[in-house]
This record gives sequence, C-alpha cells and structure tokens, in this order.
Amino acid sequence: MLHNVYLYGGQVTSWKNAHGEELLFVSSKASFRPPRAIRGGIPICFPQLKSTGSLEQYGFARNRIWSIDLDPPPSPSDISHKAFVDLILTHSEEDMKIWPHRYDCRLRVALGPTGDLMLTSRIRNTNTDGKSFTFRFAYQTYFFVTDISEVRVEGLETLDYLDNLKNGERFTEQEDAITFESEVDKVYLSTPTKIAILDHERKRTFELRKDGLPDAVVWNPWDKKAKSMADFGDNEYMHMLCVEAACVEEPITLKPGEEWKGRQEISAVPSSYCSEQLDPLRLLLRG
Ligand SMILES: O=P(O)(O)OC[C@H]1O[C@H](O)[C@H](O)[C@@H](O)[C@@H]1O
Repeated sequence: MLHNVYLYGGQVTSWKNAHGEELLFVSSKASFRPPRAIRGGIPICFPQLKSTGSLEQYGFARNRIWSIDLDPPPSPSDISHKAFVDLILTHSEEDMKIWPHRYDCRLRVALGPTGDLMLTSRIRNTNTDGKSFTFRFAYQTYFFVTDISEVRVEGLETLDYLDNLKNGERFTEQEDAITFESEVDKVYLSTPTKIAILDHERKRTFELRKDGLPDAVVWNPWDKKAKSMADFGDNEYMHMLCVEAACVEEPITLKPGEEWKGRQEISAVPSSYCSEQLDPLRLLLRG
C-alpha cells in the first residue's frame, strides 16, 4: 500500500499512511465551494493572519485557485523526494485592488521516502514599482487525533505565547506538556524547529519540523465554539488539533526581487517516540 496525498486547489485535504489511515482532519460538514478553503487539511494562509489587516480573515491565498507550476525554481532536495507537485499563485488584477502587489507564491507538496509530508513555500516580490511588501504566513494544519483529551503536545513548554482568547495578551507557558481540556487558541513565539503531537490512544506521534516559520499556533475550538461553526460538527473538536507552523509576531518584508522560503515537514511515527529527541541540548551532548 502506498502513502497518499490529495489536493484541493492549493490545499492538502488528505494525507494517508501506508495502512490507508487518514492523518489529517477534514470536517464531515466541510463545504466544498471552490475556490473557498474547506474546514480541515492544510489551508495556506497568506498574506494576512486572522483579521489583523484589511483583507479577508487569514488572507486570500487559501480561497484562490492555484495553478500547476510548470517552471519551478530548482530545489536541492528534488532527488530525495519520492513524489511531488509544484503549485503557484500569482497576483490577479482583482486581488491587486485589495493588496496592490505583484508576487509569486509557490508551493511544493512532496512525499518523502517514508511517507513524510513536506510543504515548501517560496514567496517572491515581483513588484515593478520598487515597492516592498510585508506579509504573515501559516500552514493551518488540522491533525486527526483519536481523542483530544488524550493528546499531548511537546516542544512548547516554558515558551511565551499570545493568547487569542485573552485579546492576544502575552503569557509564559507554565505546563510541563500541553494537554487539552477546554478551548485553546494560542500563538507560541520563537518555537523550536521540532514539535511533537502525541496521540496516546492511537499510540501515534506526529512530528512537525519547520524552517523559516518561528511561531506555532495551537487551536482547538472545543464544544461551545464547535457548535457555532456551520462547517464543523458539534463533537468533531474531539478528533482534531490545529498545530500551525507560522510567522505571526514579526511579519516578513520583501524588497522587489527578494524571496522568502518557509518549510513544514510532518511525519507520523509509532509512539515509542521519545521527548528527549526534542531537546537540542541533549542532542548536542549526545554528539
Ligand atoms: O475559521 P478560520 O478562519 O479558518 O479560523 C480557524 C482558527 O484558525 C486558527 O487556528 C486561529 O488561531 C483561530 O483563532 C481560528 O478560529
């Protein structure tokens, strides 16, 4: 059996392991109304996050039709990818009325030799008027989990975070590991490059590795908010967790001709996975 990945527009909507098990969450109430993003999978959020600017919530990229990129820039990792597809989104006349910039937003979706899902985004400023632009970005990844109350996230302990449920106020995480018993909507700042999501019930660990994306959003709407969302089942909050490699606190600025790159890789491994692997100091000591 092969590892599988499915795409809908610029959004990964399914990622299956070699046993055919779905690893991403997609709501049973997700509404497929192209080009709108659907509730689940991995929507790409660009150039705005939340309602921090004048654009639609989380920017327009997740609600656009992307094209196959027939002329992607060469990538040093080409040979190690088992299978990949290159997509591109560029400025449209319509979007330039709301965000007056020219850009190439490229996305490579690749499956590694052991089924890892690798997403690489490259955004280039192609403005011809000499103007820089500024943006934020997130891979809004919905992981499928068996039972949220049995899930633990490691790698974010002791970090500072902005709590979206408290008007974005800044706090420091006090818990040894992050567990879930109510609504959570936090932006962890300057996070390590590896985060682990342990699904105890399924004895499975997702390992998320990232590059170029310093922050990580952790979100679960829990029961009350779930009921208020039209495209989300009342009890589906039990089976999902968003952990999003993102660039939230410090936006990225590109001058004309400049390019930014942000990567996210996720693996699903059996839970003999050890949290020690996340501790860079112990890794260094081990040499
Ligand atoms: O409904 P959406 O615009 O897709 O947003 C869904 C959720 O995404 C993120 O994870 C945010 O941190 C949440 O505040 C938001 O509610």
